[in-house]
Amino acid sequence: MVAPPDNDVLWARALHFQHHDGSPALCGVSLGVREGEILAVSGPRGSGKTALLHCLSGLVRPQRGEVWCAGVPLHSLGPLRRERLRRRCFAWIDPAPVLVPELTVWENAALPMMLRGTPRRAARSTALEWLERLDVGDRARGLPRALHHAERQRVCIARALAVAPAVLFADEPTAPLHRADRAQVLRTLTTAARSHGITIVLATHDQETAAVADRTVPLLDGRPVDTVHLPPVPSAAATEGRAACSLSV
Ligand SMILES: Nc1ncnc2c1ncn2[C@@H]1O[C@H](COP(=O)(O)OP(=O)(O)OP(=O)(O)O)[C@@H](O)[C@H]1O
Repeated sequence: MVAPPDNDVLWARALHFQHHDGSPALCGVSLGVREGEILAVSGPRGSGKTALLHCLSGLVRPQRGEVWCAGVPLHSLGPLRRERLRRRCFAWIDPAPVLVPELTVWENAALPMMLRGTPRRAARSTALEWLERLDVGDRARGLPRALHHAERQRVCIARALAVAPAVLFADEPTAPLHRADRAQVLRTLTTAARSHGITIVLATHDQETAAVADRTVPLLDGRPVDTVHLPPVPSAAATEGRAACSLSV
């Protein structure tokens, strides 16, 4: 077993994954993600973006291949250790907002911090800061059911950023937002990532969303089809801290 390069926070080699019913989702994907990088995984519906994020984040185990996170072989950890690592290092944003309906908005945003051992008062204060940044601070005391769908998604994004994860997996994070809101939310997400050194792996089928990334890995039928170096984006937030990244099949 060859260890991954030191400066890749995530590194995967020859990932093969198929669903329980035998549908192939990934066919030999290898990639490396540098610390602090924003990497977009793009491709049409069914190309394997979600499956790749699930494998990279340890949510599922690939049938073949390796996934390393900061030098730890995720693919060979047992479920308990994998879960601990996921909780300690990762955060996740789904394409649709998932919140605990019985908890208030701020409690939802603070929950992952409290699960990591942050005292309630400190977690509350951090959650409120992030809810403000995502423009839902005034909804903090209410229950999720009082919020619009798009506001709930903003809460999910605040919750993911609040733990300052090493890696944030974002699967179509702006899907529930109106076009006008998308750019602003993406800017908040990327600015926060740049300033806090958070690595982002972003699945999207939308070119405008992929344009905020340092690099894009386009997938088709579970295989990377090429490496796209996006043209420079003329905003400081989008260009700061670009990092190189490797990809091979
Ligand atoms: N639970 C499942 N059981 C069986 N096949 C599945 C399942 N989920 C996805 N697939 C199939 O696996 C392949 C990869 O799907 P995946 O969801 O990873 O792609 P995607 O690029 O994220 O697509 P989308 O944008 O629609 O989410 C597709 O052929 C899809 O139909």
